[in-house]
Amino acid sequence: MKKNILLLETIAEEANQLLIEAEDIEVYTAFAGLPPAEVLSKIDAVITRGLGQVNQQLLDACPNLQVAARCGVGLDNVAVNEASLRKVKVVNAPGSNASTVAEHAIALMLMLQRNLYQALNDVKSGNWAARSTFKSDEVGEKTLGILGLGNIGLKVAKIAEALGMNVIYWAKSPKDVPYQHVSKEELLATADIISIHLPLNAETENLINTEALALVKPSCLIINTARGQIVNKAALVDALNTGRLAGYGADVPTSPPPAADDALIAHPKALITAHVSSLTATTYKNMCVSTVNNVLAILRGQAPQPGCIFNLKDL
Ligand SMILES: NC(=O)c1ccc[n+]([C@@H]2O[C@H](COP(=O)([O-])OP(=O)(O)OC[C@H]3O[C@@H](n4cnc5c(N)ncnc54)[C@H](O)[C@@H]3O)[C@@H](O)[C@H]2O)c1
Ligand SMILES: O=C(O)[C@H](O)COP(=O)(O)O
Repeated sequence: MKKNILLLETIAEEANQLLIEAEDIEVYTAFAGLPPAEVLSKIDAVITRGLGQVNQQLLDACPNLQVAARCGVGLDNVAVNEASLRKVKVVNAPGSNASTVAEHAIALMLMLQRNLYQALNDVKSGNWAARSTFKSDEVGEKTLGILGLGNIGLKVAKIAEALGMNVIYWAKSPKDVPYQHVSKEELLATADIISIHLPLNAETENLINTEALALVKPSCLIINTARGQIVNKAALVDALNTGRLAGYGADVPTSPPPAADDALIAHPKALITAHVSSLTATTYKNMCVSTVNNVLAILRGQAPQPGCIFNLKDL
Protein backbone atom coordinates (compact mmCIF):
# COMPACT_ATOMS: atom_id res chain seq x y z
CA MET A 1 0.00 0.00 0.00
CA LYS A 2 1.24 3.48 -0.86
CA LYS A 3 2.28 5.93 1.87
CA ASN A 4 0.72 9.38 1.77
CA ILE A 5 2.74 12.58 2.14
CA LEU A 6 1.26 16.07 2.59
CA LEU A 7 3.36 19.07 1.48
CA LEU A 8 2.44 22.26 3.37
CA GLU A 9 4.79 24.41 1.27
CA THR A 10 6.63 24.16 -2.02
CA ILE A 11 10.03 22.49 -1.85
CA ALA A 12 13.06 22.47 -4.17
CA GLU A 13 12.37 20.88 -7.54
CA GLU A 14 14.99 18.13 -7.00
CA ALA A 15 13.25 17.11 -3.75
CA ASN A 16 9.83 17.22 -5.39
CA GLN A 17 11.14 14.97 -8.15
CA LEU A 18 12.20 12.35 -5.57
CA LEU A 19 8.61 12.23 -4.34
CA ILE A 20 7.10 12.12 -7.84
CA GLU A 21 9.41 9.24 -8.85
CA ALA A 22 8.74 7.20 -5.69
CA GLU A 23 6.28 4.49 -6.73
CA ASP A 24 5.36 3.75 -3.12
CA ILE A 25 4.40 7.39 -2.36
CA GLU A 26 1.28 9.48 -3.04
CA VAL A 27 1.74 13.26 -2.69
CA TYR A 28 -0.93 15.75 -1.60
CA THR A 29 -0.46 19.49 -1.20
CA ALA A 30 -1.93 22.13 1.08
CA PHE A 31 -0.70 25.14 -0.89
CA ALA A 32 -4.25 26.45 -1.39
CA GLY A 33 -5.69 25.18 1.89
CA LEU A 34 -5.83 21.84 3.65
CA PRO A 35 -7.23 18.84 1.72
CA PRO A 36 -10.54 17.30 2.90
CA ALA A 37 -10.75 15.23 6.10
CA GLU A 38 -10.77 11.89 4.27
CA VAL A 39 -7.36 12.74 2.76
CA LEU A 40 -5.93 14.09 6.02
CA SER A 41 -7.01 10.96 7.87
CA LYS A 42 -4.68 8.81 5.75
CA ILE A 43 -1.61 11.10 5.73
CA ASP A 44 1.55 9.30 6.95
CA ALA A 45 4.00 12.22 6.75
CA VAL A 46 3.75 15.99 6.54
CA ILE A 47 6.59 18.12 5.15
CA THR A 48 6.88 21.86 5.75
CA ARG A 49 9.42 24.65 5.49
CA GLY A 50 9.37 27.71 7.77
CA LEU A 51 5.81 28.95 7.30
CA GLY A 52 3.47 25.95 7.29
CA GLN A 53 2.39 25.25 10.86
CA VAL A 54 2.44 21.70 12.17
CA ASN A 55 0.20 22.58 15.10
CA GLN A 56 -2.23 20.74 17.35
CA GLN A 57 -5.07 21.30 14.85
CA LEU A 58 -3.13 19.62 12.04
CA LEU A 59 -1.99 16.79 14.32
CA ASP A 60 -5.64 16.24 15.35
CA ALA A 61 -6.69 16.18 11.68
CA CYS A 62 -4.02 13.59 10.78
CA PRO A 63 -4.52 10.70 13.26
CA ASN A 64 -2.27 8.33 11.27
CA LEU A 65 0.68 10.71 11.07
CA GLN A 66 4.06 9.05 11.66
CA VAL A 67 6.43 11.84 10.60
CA ALA A 68 6.38 15.66 10.79
CA ALA A 69 9.32 16.97 8.80
CA ARG A 70 10.90 20.42 8.41
CA CYS A 71 12.98 21.15 5.29
CA GLY A 72 15.81 22.86 7.14
CA VAL A 73 16.60 23.09 10.83
CA GLY A 74 14.42 25.41 12.95
CA LEU A 75 11.42 23.63 14.44
CA ASP A 76 9.62 26.64 15.94
CA ASN A 77 6.70 26.08 13.51
CA VAL A 78 6.29 22.47 14.66
CA ALA A 79 4.48 21.56 17.89
CA VAL A 80 7.30 19.27 18.98
CA ASN A 81 5.85 18.32 22.39
CA GLU A 82 2.38 17.59 21.00
CA ALA A 83 3.87 15.51 18.20
CA SER A 84 6.11 13.62 20.64
CA LEU A 85 3.12 12.79 22.87
CA ARG A 86 1.43 11.26 19.80
CA LYS A 87 4.61 9.32 18.91
CA VAL A 88 4.98 11.35 15.70
CA LYS A 89 8.65 11.55 14.71
CA VAL A 90 9.77 15.18 14.31
CA VAL A 91 12.42 15.25 11.61
CA ASN A 92 14.72 17.94 10.20
CA ALA A 93 17.91 18.09 8.14
CA PRO A 94 20.71 18.71 10.67
CA GLY A 95 23.65 20.68 9.31
CA SER A 96 22.06 21.11 5.87
CA ASN A 97 22.38 24.90 5.98
CA ALA A 98 25.23 25.33 8.48
CA SER A 99 27.87 26.65 6.04
CA THR A 100 25.65 29.17 4.30
CA VAL A 101 24.18 30.56 7.54
CA ALA A 102 27.67 30.77 9.07
CA GLU A 103 28.84 32.72 6.00
CA HIS A 104 25.88 35.07 6.41
CA ALA A 105 26.61 35.63 10.10
CA ILE A 106 30.24 36.46 9.35
CA ALA A 107 29.17 38.76 6.48
CA LEU A 108 26.84 40.70 8.80
CA MET A 109 29.59 40.86 11.42
CA LEU A 110 32.08 42.32 8.93
CA MET A 111 29.48 44.70 7.48
CA LEU A 112 28.89 46.17 10.94
CA GLN A 113 32.41 46.05 12.37
CA ARG A 114 33.99 47.51 9.21
CA ASN A 115 31.11 49.98 8.69
CA LEU A 116 30.84 48.72 5.11
CA TYR A 117 27.21 49.66 4.59
CA GLN A 118 28.01 53.31 5.13
CA ALA A 119 31.27 53.10 3.18
CA LEU A 120 29.46 51.63 0.16
CA ASN A 121 26.63 54.15 0.37
CA ASP A 122 29.08 57.04 0.59
CA VAL A 123 30.65 56.06 -2.73
CA LYS A 124 27.31 55.30 -4.42
CA SER A 125 26.06 58.74 -3.37
CA GLY A 126 29.22 60.47 -4.63
CA ASN A 127 30.44 61.37 -1.16
CA TRP A 128 34.08 60.34 -1.64
CA ALA A 129 35.22 62.97 0.89
CA ALA A 130 33.50 60.95 3.65
CA ARG A 131 36.70 58.85 3.79
CA SER A 132 38.32 61.55 5.93
CA THR A 133 35.79 60.91 8.71
CA PHE A 134 35.42 57.15 8.17
CA LYS A 135 35.78 55.00 11.29
CA SER A 136 35.89 51.21 11.64
CA ASP A 137 37.90 48.46 13.27
CA GLU A 138 39.04 44.96 12.31
CA VAL A 139 37.63 41.79 13.89
CA GLY A 140 41.06 40.16 14.35
CA GLU A 141 42.00 39.81 18.04
CA LYS A 142 38.45 40.68 19.11
CA THR A 143 36.50 38.23 21.26
CA LEU A 144 33.55 36.51 19.60
CA GLY A 145 30.96 35.08 22.00
CA ILE A 146 28.81 32.34 20.45
CA LEU A 147 25.44 31.53 22.03
CA GLY A 148 24.58 27.93 21.05
CA LEU A 149 27.44 25.87 19.63
CA GLY A 150 25.60 23.44 17.31
CA ASN A 151 26.17 22.93 13.59
CA ILE A 152 26.04 26.63 12.67
CA GLY A 153 27.75 27.96 15.80
CA LEU A 154 30.68 25.62 15.26
CA LYS A 155 31.12 26.72 11.62
CA VAL A 156 31.07 30.36 12.74
CA ALA A 157 33.66 29.57 15.41
CA LYS A 158 36.02 28.02 12.84
CA ILE A 159 35.75 30.97 10.42
CA ALA A 160 36.18 33.46 13.28
CA GLU A 161 39.27 31.58 14.47
CA ALA A 162 40.73 31.85 10.95
CA LEU A 163 40.08 35.60 11.09
CA GLY A 164 42.23 35.76 14.23
CA MET A 165 39.38 36.13 16.71
CA ASN A 166 39.34 34.72 20.22
CA VAL A 167 36.24 32.48 20.41
CA ILE A 168 34.28 31.80 23.59
CA TYR A 169 30.88 30.10 23.76
CA TRP A 170 27.91 29.34 25.98
CA ALA A 171 26.00 26.10 25.66
CA LYS A 172 24.02 23.93 28.06
CA SER A 173 27.21 21.97 28.78
CA PRO A 174 30.86 22.22 27.64
CA LYS A 175 31.71 20.48 24.37
CA ASP A 176 34.90 18.79 23.18
CA VAL A 177 36.06 21.80 21.15
CA PRO A 178 39.14 24.06 21.30
CA TYR A 179 37.07 27.04 22.49
CA GLN A 180 36.44 28.23 26.05
CA HIS A 181 33.03 27.46 27.53
CA VAL A 182 31.85 30.31 29.77
CA SER A 183 28.66 31.26 31.59
CA LYS A 184 26.09 33.28 29.67
CA GLU A 185 26.78 36.28 31.93
CA GLU A 186 30.56 36.10 31.34
CA LEU A 187 30.02 35.84 27.60
CA LEU A 188 27.71 38.87 27.56
CA ALA A 189 30.16 40.94 29.61
CA THR A 190 33.39 40.05 27.79
CA ALA A 191 32.50 39.52 24.11
CA ASP A 192 33.23 42.27 21.57
CA ILE A 193 30.81 40.60 19.16
CA ILE A 194 28.04 38.15 20.05
CA SER A 195 26.60 35.70 17.50
CA ILE A 196 23.34 33.88 18.29
CA HIS A 197 22.89 30.28 17.07
CA LEU A 198 20.23 28.92 19.43
CA PRO A 199 16.88 27.40 18.49
CA LEU A 200 13.80 29.45 19.38
CA ASN A 201 11.98 27.70 22.21
CA ALA A 202 10.44 28.53 25.59
CA GLU A 203 13.91 28.73 27.18
CA THR A 204 15.44 31.02 24.57
CA GLU A 205 12.58 33.41 23.69
CA ASN A 206 13.57 36.93 24.90
CA LEU A 207 16.89 35.57 26.20
CA ILE A 208 18.54 38.83 25.14
CA ASN A 209 16.42 41.21 27.19
CA THR A 210 17.05 44.40 29.18
CA GLU A 211 18.96 42.51 31.90
CA ALA A 212 21.19 40.76 29.35
CA LEU A 213 21.82 43.98 27.41
CA ALA A 214 22.81 45.74 30.65
CA LEU A 215 25.82 43.39 30.81
CA VAL A 216 27.28 43.95 27.32
CA LYS A 217 30.07 46.39 26.45
CA PRO A 218 28.70 49.58 24.81
CA SER A 219 30.95 48.81 21.82
CA CYS A 220 29.45 45.32 21.43
CA LEU A 221 27.75 44.12 18.22
CA ILE A 222 25.07 41.42 18.26
CA ILE A 223 24.59 39.17 15.22
CA ASN A 224 21.42 37.06 15.04
CA THR A 225 20.91 34.57 12.22
CA ALA A 226 18.80 32.27 14.44
CA ARG A 227 15.34 33.68 15.21
CA GLY A 228 14.35 37.29 15.92
CA GLN A 229 12.24 36.44 18.97
CA ILE A 230 15.37 35.36 20.90
CA VAL A 231 16.04 39.11 21.24
CA ASN A 232 13.48 41.38 22.93
CA LYS A 233 12.83 44.08 20.34
CA ALA A 234 11.91 46.93 22.71
CA ALA A 235 15.01 46.30 24.84
CA LEU A 236 17.17 46.07 21.73
CA VAL A 237 15.93 49.33 20.19
CA ASP A 238 16.37 51.06 23.56
CA ALA A 239 19.94 49.72 23.87
CA LEU A 240 20.80 50.96 20.36
CA ASN A 241 19.21 54.35 21.05
CA THR A 242 20.96 54.89 24.38
CA GLY A 243 24.38 53.67 23.27
CA ARG A 244 24.17 50.51 25.43
CA LEU A 245 24.87 48.52 22.25
CA ALA A 246 26.81 49.59 19.14
CA GLY A 247 25.02 47.57 16.46
CA TYR A 248 22.70 44.69 15.54
CA GLY A 249 22.92 42.53 12.42
CA ALA A 250 20.23 39.93 11.79
CA ASP A 251 18.79 37.66 9.13
CA VAL A 252 15.51 37.46 10.97
CA PRO A 253 13.17 40.28 12.04
CA THR A 254 11.87 39.97 15.62
CA SER A 255 8.30 39.56 14.34
CA PRO A 256 8.40 38.59 10.67
CA PRO A 257 7.30 40.12 8.40
CA PRO A 258 8.07 43.53 9.92
CA ALA A 259 5.64 46.45 9.75
CA ALA A 260 6.49 49.29 7.38
CA ASP A 261 7.34 51.55 10.36
CA ASP A 262 9.31 48.92 12.30
CA ALA A 263 11.70 50.83 14.59
CA LEU A 264 14.43 48.23 14.26
CA ILE A 265 14.39 47.86 10.47
CA ALA A 266 14.80 51.61 10.02
CA HIS A 267 17.41 51.95 12.78
CA PRO A 268 20.74 53.33 11.51
CA LYS A 269 22.68 50.92 13.75
CA ALA A 270 20.79 47.82 12.55
CA LEU A 271 21.24 45.73 9.41
CA ILE A 272 18.47 43.17 8.84
CA THR A 273 18.07 40.74 5.94
CA ALA A 274 14.78 38.98 5.12
CA HIS A 275 15.54 35.43 6.32
CA VAL A 276 17.57 34.66 3.22
CA SER A 277 20.72 33.09 4.61
CA SER A 278 19.70 29.51 3.67
CA LEU A 279 18.44 30.45 0.26
CA THR A 280 21.54 29.80 -1.80
CA ALA A 281 20.89 27.52 -4.78
CA THR A 282 23.02 24.75 -3.28
CA THR A 283 21.69 24.87 0.26
CA TYR A 284 18.01 25.25 -0.61
CA LYS A 285 18.28 22.11 -2.74
CA ASN A 286 20.32 20.22 -0.12
CA MET A 287 18.03 20.97 2.82
CA CYS A 288 14.92 19.91 0.89
CA VAL A 289 16.53 16.77 -0.61
CA SER A 290 17.98 15.69 2.76
CA THR A 291 14.62 16.14 4.46
CA VAL A 292 12.70 14.22 1.79
CA ASN A 293 15.27 11.40 1.91
CA ASN A 294 14.93 11.25 5.71
CA VAL A 295 11.13 11.04 5.44
CA LEU A 296 11.27 8.35 2.72
CA ALA A 297 13.77 6.32 4.77
CA ILE A 298 11.56 6.40 7.88
CA LEU A 299 8.38 5.52 5.95
CA ARG A 300 10.22 2.60 4.30
CA GLY A 301 11.60 1.34 7.61
CA GLN A 302 15.16 2.28 6.66
CA ALA A 303 17.77 4.31 8.61
CA PRO A 304 17.56 8.11 8.05
CA GLN A 305 20.43 10.61 8.52
CA PRO A 306 21.82 10.19 12.08
CA GLY A 307 20.43 12.79 14.49
CA CYS A 308 17.57 13.88 12.23
CA ILE A 309 14.81 12.62 14.54
CA PHE A 310 14.62 15.65 16.78
CA ASN A 311 12.32 14.30 19.49
CA LEU A 312 14.67 11.36 20.15
CA LYS A 313 17.69 13.63 20.75
CA ASP A 314 18.83 14.87 24.12
CA LEU A 315 18.75 18.60 23.45
N1 LIG B 1 18.45 32.31 9.23
C1 LIG B 1 18.24 31.10 8.76
O1 LIG B 1 17.86 30.93 7.61
C2 LIG B 1 18.50 29.91 9.62
C3 LIG B 1 18.98 28.74 9.00
C4 LIG B 1 19.22 27.64 9.80
C5 LIG B 1 18.97 27.69 11.15
N2 LIG B 1 18.50 28.82 11.70
C6 LIG B 1 18.26 28.89 13.15
O2 LIG B 1 19.48 28.61 13.82
C7 LIG B 1 19.23 27.70 14.87
C8 LIG B 1 20.49 26.88 15.12
O3 LIG B 1 20.76 26.05 14.01
P1 LIG B 1 21.82 24.85 14.10
O4 LIG B 1 21.80 24.15 12.80
O5 LIG B 1 23.13 25.34 14.64
O6 LIG B 1 21.11 23.95 15.21
P2 LIG B 1 21.77 22.88 16.16
O7 LIG B 1 20.66 22.06 16.71
O8 LIG B 1 22.89 22.18 15.47
O9 LIG B 1 22.42 23.76 17.32
C9 LIG B 1 21.68 24.42 18.31
C10 LIG B 1 22.51 24.46 19.56
O10 LIG B 1 21.82 25.19 20.57
C11 LIG B 1 21.89 24.45 21.79
N3 LIG B 1 20.72 24.75 22.63
C12 LIG B 1 19.44 24.39 22.41
N4 LIG B 1 18.63 24.89 23.37
C13 LIG B 1 19.45 25.57 24.22
C14 LIG B 1 19.22 26.29 25.41
N5 LIG B 1 17.99 26.42 25.91
N6 LIG B 1 20.28 26.84 26.03
C15 LIG B 1 21.52 26.71 25.52
N7 LIG B 1 21.80 26.04 24.39
C16 LIG B 1 20.77 25.47 23.76
C17 LIG B 1 21.92 22.99 21.37
O11 LIG B 1 22.51 22.20 22.37
C18 LIG B 1 22.78 23.05 20.11
O12 LIG B 1 24.13 22.96 20.41
C19 LIG B 1 18.03 26.87 14.38
O13 LIG B 1 17.29 26.33 15.46
C20 LIG B 1 17.23 27.85 13.57
O14 LIG B 1 16.25 28.48 14.36
C21 LIG B 1 18.27 29.94 10.97
O1 LIG C 1 15.65 26.91 10.21
C1 LIG C 1 16.02 26.88 9.04
O2 LIG C 1 16.46 25.85 8.49
C2 LIG C 1 16.04 28.15 8.25
O3 LIG C 1 15.44 29.18 8.95
C3 LIG C 1 15.56 28.03 6.85
O4 LIG C 1 14.26 28.50 6.77
P1 LIG C 1 13.46 28.59 5.41
O5 LIG C 1 13.13 27.20 5.03
O6 LIG C 1 12.27 29.37 5.79
O7 LIG C 1 14.36 29.27 4.44
